[in-house]
Amino acid sequence: MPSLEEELFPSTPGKLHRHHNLMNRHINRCFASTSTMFLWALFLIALTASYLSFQSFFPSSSYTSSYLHAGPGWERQVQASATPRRDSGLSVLVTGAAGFVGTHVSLALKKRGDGVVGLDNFNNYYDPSLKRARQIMLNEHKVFVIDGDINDVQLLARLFETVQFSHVMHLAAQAGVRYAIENPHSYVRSNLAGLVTLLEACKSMNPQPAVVWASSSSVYGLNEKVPFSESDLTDRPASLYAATKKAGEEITHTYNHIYGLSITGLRFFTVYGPWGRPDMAYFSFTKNILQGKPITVYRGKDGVDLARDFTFIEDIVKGCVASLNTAGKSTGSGGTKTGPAPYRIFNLGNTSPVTVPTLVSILERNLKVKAKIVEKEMPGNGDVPFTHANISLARTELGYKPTTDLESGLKRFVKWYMSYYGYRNHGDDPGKSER
Ligand SMILES: O=C(O)[C@H]1O[C@H](OP(=O)(O)OP(=O)(O)OC[C@H]2O[C@@H](n3ccc(=O)[nH]c3=O)[C@H](O)[C@@H]2O)[C@H](O)[C@@H](O)[C@@H]1O
Repeated sequence: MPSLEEELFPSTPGKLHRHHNLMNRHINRCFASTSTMFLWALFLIALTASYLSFQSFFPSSSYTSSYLHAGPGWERQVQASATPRRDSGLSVLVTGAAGFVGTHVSLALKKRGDGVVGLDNFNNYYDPSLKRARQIMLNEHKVFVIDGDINDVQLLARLFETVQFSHVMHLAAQAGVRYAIENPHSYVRSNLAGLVTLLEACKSMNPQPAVVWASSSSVYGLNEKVPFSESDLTDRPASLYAATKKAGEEITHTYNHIYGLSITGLRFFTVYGPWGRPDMAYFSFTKNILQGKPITVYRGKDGVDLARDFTFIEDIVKGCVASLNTAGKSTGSGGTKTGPAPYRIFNLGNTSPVTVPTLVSILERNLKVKAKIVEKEMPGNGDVPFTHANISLARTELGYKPTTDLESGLKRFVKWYMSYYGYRNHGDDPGKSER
């Protein structure tokens, strides 16, 4: 059996971009002559005009639905992707499927024979080409990812009409703690409005799917009692991001209470690994260290080191899959509750916090390059000084048992990073642009 990274690393740097090259060759042939170009231009104008008149038949919506352009094969593609290949396999809608956690969870489910349909809006919060590369990989594993937004009511309605999903794995969100200062409305749009739109669609189904979704360790906010337990108060968020995740827990509780939706909320603790998020510290530090650029290491009050309960993606995937396996059924039907449904919340952490300077020194060792460190006091922009998960509940209920420490997890991340960005040797220029 190939290991996760053998499956996920392109054997040749840039291999995932061969599709673009093929497409470019095709485009070059098509536009070889001026007359062909003129015909194409006429065709595109006609297409745009018919699209605009087609759009006017629909109620106005601020969300464009790429599925509207899809041909009659769209339903067939969605159904094929959603159909399990094993007896009593699940049929799962994964939102945020081209995201970091979404990609890994989708692959894990597909590999064990579940049906998976992905949904992702491919926004540009971070380099969308990384999301497209993940989509190509998913496509190669026969996971169809729809370009679409969780706020798109029409798209969700059509999707739920097309497939009777047994589960929804809701991972689409505006992530990142500190970005909320810059773009607060993006958190409201994805983590609040988008969540409600999705839950509305789920509650109207008959039968309703069970919902498993990503909350965050950030809900513990300014708590000082360690380790953090699910029963601890979470009423002192330190960022708007944390506040929207906390609100998500309350919103999902309401849908559980009123409509009988089965809900499982997962509080992820600083997830890292191959195919990760470029906005996160371990990823941006790697990029800057390799490029000889300085990195900023924040320090808490009185110069204390910040620490995180960094959790490896493979452990998180196991927790997600176990949550889907154990999620009890929703009890509502078409919007009416017929009995109490399960409402669960679990910490998915690693239980061993590591300081940010230690993270940097592990990266330095793996990259064989010394970091240029600039130390700064932690700005008051939503950060918390430390996180530390108590995972007893997840261990008991899900059989969750993280097995990868930061040292081995970062080694695997660095291996992926060097391969993906085309570094042949340490210190080389990358073969692919790092944005
Ligand atoms: O656990 C979680 O719930 C959250 O984990 C991460 O948030 P965070 O832990 O802040 O992760 P990073 O942004 O990678 O920061 C890790 C540590 O590095 C520090 N850091 C970050 C950036 C930087 O330039 N310098 C620096 O020292 C931060 O202060 C923090 O202590 C994710 O970004 C959130 O989306 C997620 O919900």
